[in-house]
Amino acid sequence: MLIRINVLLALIIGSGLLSLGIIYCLRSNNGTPKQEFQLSNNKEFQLFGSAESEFNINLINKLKNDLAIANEKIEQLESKMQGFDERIRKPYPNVKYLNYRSKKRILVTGGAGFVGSHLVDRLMKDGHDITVVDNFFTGVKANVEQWIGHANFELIHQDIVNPLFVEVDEIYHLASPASPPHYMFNPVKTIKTNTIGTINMLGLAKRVGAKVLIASTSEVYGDPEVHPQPETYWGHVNPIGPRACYDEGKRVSETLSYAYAKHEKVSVRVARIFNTHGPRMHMNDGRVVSNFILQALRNEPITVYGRGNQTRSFQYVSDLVNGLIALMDSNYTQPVNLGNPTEHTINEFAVIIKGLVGGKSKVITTPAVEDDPQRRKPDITRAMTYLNWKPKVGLKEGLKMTIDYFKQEIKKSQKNV
Ligand SMILES: O=c1ccn([C@@H]2O[C@H](COP(=O)(O)OP(=O)(O)O[C@H]3OC[C@@H](O)[C@H](O)[C@H]3O)[C@@H](O)[C@H]2O)c(=O)[nH]1
Repeated sequence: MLIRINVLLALIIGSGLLSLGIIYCLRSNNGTPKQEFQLSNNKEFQLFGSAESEFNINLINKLKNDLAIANEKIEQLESKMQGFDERIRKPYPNVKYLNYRSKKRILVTGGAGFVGSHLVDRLMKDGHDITVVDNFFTGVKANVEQWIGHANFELIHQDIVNPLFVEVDEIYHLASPASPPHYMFNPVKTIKTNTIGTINMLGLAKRVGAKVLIASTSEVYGDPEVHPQPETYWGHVNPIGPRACYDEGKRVSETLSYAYAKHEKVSVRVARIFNTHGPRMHMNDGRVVSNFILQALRNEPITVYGRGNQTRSFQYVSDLVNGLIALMDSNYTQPVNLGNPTEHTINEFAVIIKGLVGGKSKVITTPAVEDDPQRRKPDITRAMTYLNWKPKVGLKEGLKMTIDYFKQEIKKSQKNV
């Protein structure tokens, strides 16, 4: 009897403990009990189950919401960090050490422009002391920002139509708008830059005894009747046409150079630069290379002016920079053509660019521009003979680098929208 009572008590206590254990487990599942229940009551147990799943759904939704807010905050932080990254000074590119005997003080007019800034990069890396003067009409500070603050570098915001007083050993006189829409934008200003500006630079060269290199152009040949164009060809320029401000401006610039050379004993070099392309061309440049690349990248029509049978020969900017430095360093004082003799019609050029960029652009023709030179190709015998120079970068190879540059520029401008 006593044993039976003990067994019964043990069963009651055991089942009680078991129930308590289950309740505890279910409660502690989420930390707080949501519903009272009894194991024996099936209905109440189901009620607890639906409340629990509703709780879980709410919890998941809340977590999802928290995650979305966190993602948004991370994105905001990332873009802020990018801003900081851009503001943090990048280390200067490597610069050669030159002792005081081999280090030259060099002035580059138009040094913040497309060609000028590439020349500045080379001269800086070679270890020279560089002063850039630019009025920022077509040049941009970003082109030389990698040198700002460097001990060998100085940037002067000035228009060379006003005299400049600096002490230098060499002057690369590149300042002038070079793209037809830019030089036609203010023809009188273009003439002043190429006449008064050039007089100022030649006068400076005379005063300090510096060598001066004048950036002239293939446009001194006008719409040429001789093909390809050797430096001995005198050209075919319309003196009152829309291009005259640049063509005649550069011709006067050359005339002034040889007048100073002959009468003032200034050491001059004259580079006749043919069509050039590369990174840092202005997005708004308006010349054929940048126009066609941007049109192809944006899937806009590629605009060929006139019938498109006119020809041009394009060189990559690094080849030009090599040629300019070789000319300055040489003893050769007559004009020298610097260009790539690979010649294409503008129609062919449109197809080449479209092929490299891809996309859906159509090639369309628009009215021809007045006095557009019909054929242009440099004879580079002089450069090869006296400078041991010839272009190294092929058309497609160079264009790919120019295209990559414009892709990056488009990306940057989209980021700010
Ligand atoms: O969108 C365009 C732009 C230009 N073109 C044509 O492409 C050819 C080249 O024109 P660009 O404007 O690039 O340059 P241009 O050859 O006329 O002048 C250049 O010559 C040599 C340099 O000294 C100068 O940079 C610039 O004056 C021209 O026949 C022009 O009519 C187009 O068909 N479509």
